[in-house]
Amino acid sequence: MTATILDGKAFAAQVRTRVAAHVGRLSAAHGLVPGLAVVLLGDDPASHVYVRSKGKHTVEAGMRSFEHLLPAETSQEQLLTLIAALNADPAVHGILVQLPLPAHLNADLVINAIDPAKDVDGFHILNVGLLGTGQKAMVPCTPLGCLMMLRDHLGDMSGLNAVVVGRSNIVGKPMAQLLLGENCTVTLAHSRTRDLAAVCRSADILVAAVGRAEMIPGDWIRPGATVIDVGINRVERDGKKRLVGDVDFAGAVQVAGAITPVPGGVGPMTIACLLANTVTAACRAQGLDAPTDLTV
Ligand SMILES: Nc1nc2c(c(=O)[nH]1)N[C@@H](CN(C=O)c1ccc(C(=O)N[C@@H](CCC(=O)O)C(=O)O)cc1)CN2
Repeated sequence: MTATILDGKAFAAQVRTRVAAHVGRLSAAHGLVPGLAVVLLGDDPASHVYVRSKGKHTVEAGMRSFEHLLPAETSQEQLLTLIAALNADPAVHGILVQLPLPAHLNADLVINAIDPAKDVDGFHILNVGLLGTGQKAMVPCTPLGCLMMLRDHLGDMSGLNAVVVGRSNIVGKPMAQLLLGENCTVTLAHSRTRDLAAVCRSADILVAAVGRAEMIPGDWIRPGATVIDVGINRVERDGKKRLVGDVDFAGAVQVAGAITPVPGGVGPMTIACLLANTVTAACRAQGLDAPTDLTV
């Protein structure tokens, strides 16, 4: 069997088209132009690529983009002053601080300084709590993108065994919450899980979010399972730089029912869902219902 390839690049383009259509309607009917502020500290090349892409797609969707590129030495106080100004700015509906932050800054303090209503990353403790208790929250972009792809491919997921490998605040934990919300039986596994191979083999849905290149081989995958690979690992093979996921794609594609590739799977959905979250935040700020096709 060869798995169906779940094309995140194409799916993300569809989500962005939906976002642009909603932005057009909001602007025409309510004079509302959603605005997204992105804050980046330092010179990390990959972060610069992601932030440029966020700005470009924000503008292409008809929204306002506010970019704040700051030196790596920016102090906690300076960053908190900027966040306070963005919280108070009515043209800004979404605020995102690109991670990782330089080591001298306290990421929890910074994230929790963002107005939770403008927290389009869904990382603020209030949004984490709302999601965990099944209430209306801002949902982190990568897990939201994974869920949209899973719903599109599988439809009803009730009763399926879902295994999430990786317990990060950005992906693993919120992903597990979202799958619980879909009535899956969820296992949140990690590096200390005993017999990880057997746990993975029990999965109808396997989400790999550990950040270790190709650590999940094909023979850990249940035949026919749906595999979502969140890993983006830069490796060198045969003298060439390549991006690979947390799953050994060549082995997994022979066994799985469906699989996301790397690149071109979950990654592009992250930015599409950021745009979607910005529209959701703008609508809620204006007392309007958020579009149901952009959120969960
Ligand atoms: N504040 C945040 N920081 C970070 C997040 C986040 O969601 N919020 N996620 C990642 C980085 N990220 C967005 O910020 C991101 C990562 C990957 C992609 C993507 O499209 N990947 C492509 C490959 C691109 C490449 O060549 O590097 C793919 O997988 O096809 C988009 C966004 C950490 N920080």
